[in-house]
Amino acid sequence: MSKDLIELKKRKASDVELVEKKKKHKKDKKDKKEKKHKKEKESKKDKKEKKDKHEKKSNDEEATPKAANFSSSSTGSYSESKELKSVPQQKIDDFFKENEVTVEDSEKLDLRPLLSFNQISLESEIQEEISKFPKPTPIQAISWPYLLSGRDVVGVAETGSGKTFAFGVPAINNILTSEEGKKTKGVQVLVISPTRELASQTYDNLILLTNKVGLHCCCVYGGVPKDAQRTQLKRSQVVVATPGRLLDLIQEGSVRLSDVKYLVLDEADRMLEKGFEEDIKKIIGATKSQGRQTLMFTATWPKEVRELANSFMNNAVKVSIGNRDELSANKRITQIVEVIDSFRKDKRLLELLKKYQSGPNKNDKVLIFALYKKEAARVERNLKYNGYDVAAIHGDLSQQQRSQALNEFKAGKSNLLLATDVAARGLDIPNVKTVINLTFPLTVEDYVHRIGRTGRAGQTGTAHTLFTDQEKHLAGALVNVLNGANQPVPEELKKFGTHTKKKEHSAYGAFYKDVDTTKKPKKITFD
Ligand SMILES: Nc1ncnc2c1ncn2[C@@H]1O[C@H](COP(=O)(O)OP(=O)(O)OP(=O)(O)O)[C@@H](O)[C@H]1O
Repeated sequence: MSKDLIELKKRKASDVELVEKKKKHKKDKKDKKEKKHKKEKESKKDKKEKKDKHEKKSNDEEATPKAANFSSSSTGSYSESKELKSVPQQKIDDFFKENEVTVEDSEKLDLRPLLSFNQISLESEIQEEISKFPKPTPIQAISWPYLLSGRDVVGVAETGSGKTFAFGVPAINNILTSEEGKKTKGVQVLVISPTRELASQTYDNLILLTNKVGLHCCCVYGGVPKDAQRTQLKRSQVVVATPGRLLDLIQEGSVRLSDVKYLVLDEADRMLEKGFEEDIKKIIGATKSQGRQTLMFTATWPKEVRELANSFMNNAVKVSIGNRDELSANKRITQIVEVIDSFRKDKRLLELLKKYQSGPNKNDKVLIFALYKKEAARVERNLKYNGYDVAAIHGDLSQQQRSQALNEFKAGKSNLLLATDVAARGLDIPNVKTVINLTFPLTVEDYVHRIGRTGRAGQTGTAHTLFTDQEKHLAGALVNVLNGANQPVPEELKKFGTHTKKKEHSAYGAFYKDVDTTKKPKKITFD
């Protein structure tokens, strides 16, 4: 049989599987509905009796009926702890309100958020590692119970809010607590990242956990030799990868993903954009389609990627912190937008560097964003000519140069870094005080990610943006972001008009529909 024929058969089999799965889901739903109806009828009968009983309960006990609800429908090993059950409902309500938490779950499990680390029982080594922080961040607090229950999750929370451990902790804990996880030797957790630097950073976070529990984690990305990666892949249960290199290694047969049961798309909206979409489909196609938990985490979740995201997920819970349906920036970042003529930008940059790195702030870390690598190279030369010791990250540099520049900036050995959008997402660089957008990015989503390199983990920061009429089509969306974070909107920016150009998806153009994120896909085809 030819290779193509085998492939076709495989796809057909997977389609049939899906149809069967859908039928079963429908039937389960129907059964559930009937059961619910019957139950409601019965419960009406003794409602009064139950009501009397309920009224006798203490306040704290009243806070827990949802927990009982959960145990019956859980798919994972999670169950709410005594400590969590005893939290008064008022505290839970306050948490939801203060953090503007939204949970969209068609199964309505209503799992309680974890207000402290002692309200959850993780493997002791993991508990110990994570307890170096004072308490879970809101996205961790909300998403862990769902992830430990085996649910697919879309997690949307501001930049620098601890999303890496939000998906990382349950990933490792789930391997350790499942019988199958302990036995399986192959790759069980796969995290896909858009850039080499982010993949490497996520790996650095995950090995803190895997090292402690005897699991192996590796990181694969392009720009470096494959040999060491091939060897590492053979012994790893947890893999962090960029799509291009991973696909390469899949296609040459160096890695098998059929045991992956926890798949994370970090910076998920980026991963579903043109350029990555096809690779992502192929990678997901190489993982198991049944019993796989799929996660998408990001700070920005544009409507036009949601339907595609949904097609890879199974009845996902969407958890969001803050008003994430509207594109919004971290409110602890002071945003300054200056409308300027293009030809004045270079001079203005020198003035801004004097402003942000002078006197007591002389050693403050400043991150400058350019749009294209050629521009970055030119600006780098210009800054060096003016006496600045600037490091750079962009696509024209070798991986070794990129890594060195980033590591030195992270470690505080240099305090000025110039980057293209390769550094816009995910990078967790301590103490960046100011982000300067020398040239505005192609999308306002990228703007939110870029400025999110400051103001991380509860800190404050400043983003200073030079905006020219070449970007005027983005003015409306930028004004919305500024308004959403209570930042001043310069009059010159308003003059461009507040019309918001509908974002186009590379595949669906401007004709995408707003979608119900809980809706199941009609059909999945992997190319
Ligand atoms: N529970 C916690 N309490 C305090 N800090 C935390 C906690 N969990 C993680 N952090 C720290 O917060 C910082 C930001 O975390 P992380 O890089 O995961 O953010 P993120 O939400 O993924 O950001 P981005 O959207 O930019 O990718 C890291 O330095 C991380 O160590």
